Amino acid sequence: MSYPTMNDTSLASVEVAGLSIEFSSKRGDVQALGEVDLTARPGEFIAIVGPSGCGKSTLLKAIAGLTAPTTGGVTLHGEPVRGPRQDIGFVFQRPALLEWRSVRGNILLQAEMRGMDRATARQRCEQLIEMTSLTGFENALPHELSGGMQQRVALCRALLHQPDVLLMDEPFGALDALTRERMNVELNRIWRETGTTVLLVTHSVAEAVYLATRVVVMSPRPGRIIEEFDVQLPAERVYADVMQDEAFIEVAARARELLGVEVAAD
Ligand SMILES: Nc1ncnc2c1ncn2[C@@H]1O[C@H](COP(=O)(O)OP(=O)(O)OP(=O)(O)O)[C@@H](O)[C@H]1O
Repeated sequence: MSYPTMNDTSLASVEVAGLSIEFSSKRGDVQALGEVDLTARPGEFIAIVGPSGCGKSTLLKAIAGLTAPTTGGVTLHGEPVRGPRQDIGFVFQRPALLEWRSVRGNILLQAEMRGMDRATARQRCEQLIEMTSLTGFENALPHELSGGMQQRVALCRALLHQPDVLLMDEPFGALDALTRERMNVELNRIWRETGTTVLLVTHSVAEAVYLATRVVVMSPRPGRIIEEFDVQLPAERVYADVMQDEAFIEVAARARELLGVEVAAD
């Protein structure tokens, strides 16, 4: 897979320019995000790592139009973000499924909220169920699924409308280590199959480097980007092989060094 050059911002899926965010509350003002500039080109997979509370979630929310900038702004495909964007996909740490709805029903919720054509939505839903290995569980209720399966349902729901941009906020943080590795492998395949631009926030350096084409490291709050690393690995990544690859080891070591003790060992 090849990517357009860094300078070619006309092709950017996401462009964050001079973005800073300050929250005001009764307890005072909090500068959550320093000044951030970040460009995601179409089809890129960007992983964002940084100390707890440095503003990673705030950055994703600003890209989604859920949090307003204090300075600077965000453009999606060259269009300024001025409010909640319906054309992106968002996966949160918790799958947030409706307990009384089946797997299929939870995925199709996205279609109902958007008024998507029913036949198209159903066809896409079946494709995603197959892609995420949920076949056979279409009619299961959330409590009948494992944590990893629930998060796959949330991923299907986020991808139903075929967003060009998928934002993921620590989506596998609540899963056990083995399930998390499996989800990483699946996400690598889904990213390759869909061509979606992904921005993933994670506390795991290994997850970041395994999945991303570029790893962005942030400073403590107010978060700024202190370093960006291109990950020189092919798009298709075999987990065990990647863990031994020089390119992986080098970027992971540099990222961990920058983060010091702030990131839990993984
Ligand atoms: N709506 C809000 N009102 C006031 N302060 C907020 C709000 N949202 C976030 N903050 C503060 O902004 C800072 C950044 O929060 P944010 O959740 O973006 O960090 P994070 O890097 O995602 O953290 P973590 O890695 O622990 O999830 C924190 O100090 C947080 O308390």
